[in-house]
Amino acid sequence: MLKFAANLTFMFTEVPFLERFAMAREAGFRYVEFHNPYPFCEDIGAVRAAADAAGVRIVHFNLPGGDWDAGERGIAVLPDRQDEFRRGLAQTITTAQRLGCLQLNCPLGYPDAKTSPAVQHQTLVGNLRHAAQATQDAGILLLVEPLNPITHPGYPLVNTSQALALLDAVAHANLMIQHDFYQMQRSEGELTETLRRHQDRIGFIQLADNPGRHEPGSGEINYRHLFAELQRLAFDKLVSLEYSPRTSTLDSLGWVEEYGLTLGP
Ligand SMILES: O=C(O)[C@@H](O)C(=O)CO
Ligand SMILES: [Mg+2]
Repeated sequence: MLKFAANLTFMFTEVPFLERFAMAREAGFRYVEFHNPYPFCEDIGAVRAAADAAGVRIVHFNLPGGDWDAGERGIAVLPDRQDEFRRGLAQTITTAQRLGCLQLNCPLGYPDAKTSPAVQHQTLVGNLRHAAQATQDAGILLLVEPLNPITHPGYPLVNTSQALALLDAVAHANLMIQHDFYQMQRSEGELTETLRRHQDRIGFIQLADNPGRHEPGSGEINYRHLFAELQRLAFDKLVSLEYSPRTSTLDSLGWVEEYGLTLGP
């Protein structure tokens, strides 16, 4: 049985952040994720209390992404931000432990023009190796997510083969791929074959349809087929709904029954 999570940055935005946990549970979810708790709530104890009261597990969020509003998407590639990266990592691991969170995604960041590609790669590999060990010591899985180059031009990780090469370079068992069907549809297609070939290195799946980044069935991706494939493969890691509902979140969940699924154990 597939295990679905709701991304509370995208879903249940009809209500304030702390109320989304209960609404997700009422809709049938047992797992939730979000990009980052801090813009919504500085009080991490209140976030944990909201999840516990609702009866949902927080499974995933992102390491600090730098100045997100200014367009930064991480700092792990930037040699002159290495201290900031490692401080943010340590603080985020503490936050994740307080939230009982199982996984963290590491946004990599955009390369700067002043540093050579070789130095940036070396910085990235060093930071990820350090982060993979620190998260492993805390019992947390570390993930890297390729993003599509259409909305993220210049991002250093835009397809699965680059992600596999990065995992090989880091060479740490606690680093896996965050495989987002929406991002990979826009980057490379080949969704079924990539899943079949690399499922052992995929630690987490996210999804949305394309175009629009809405619910399954709203666009060009054949999710009925992909869910059947995930079940055939007995995929037992989490599958998160990182989509923006076309209308209301509850109305956007019609595909679950239509495809003969449930939101999970
Ligand atoms: O796909 C996305 O946009 C997210 O998973 C994310 O975390 C962006 O950094
Ligand atoms: Mg994603």
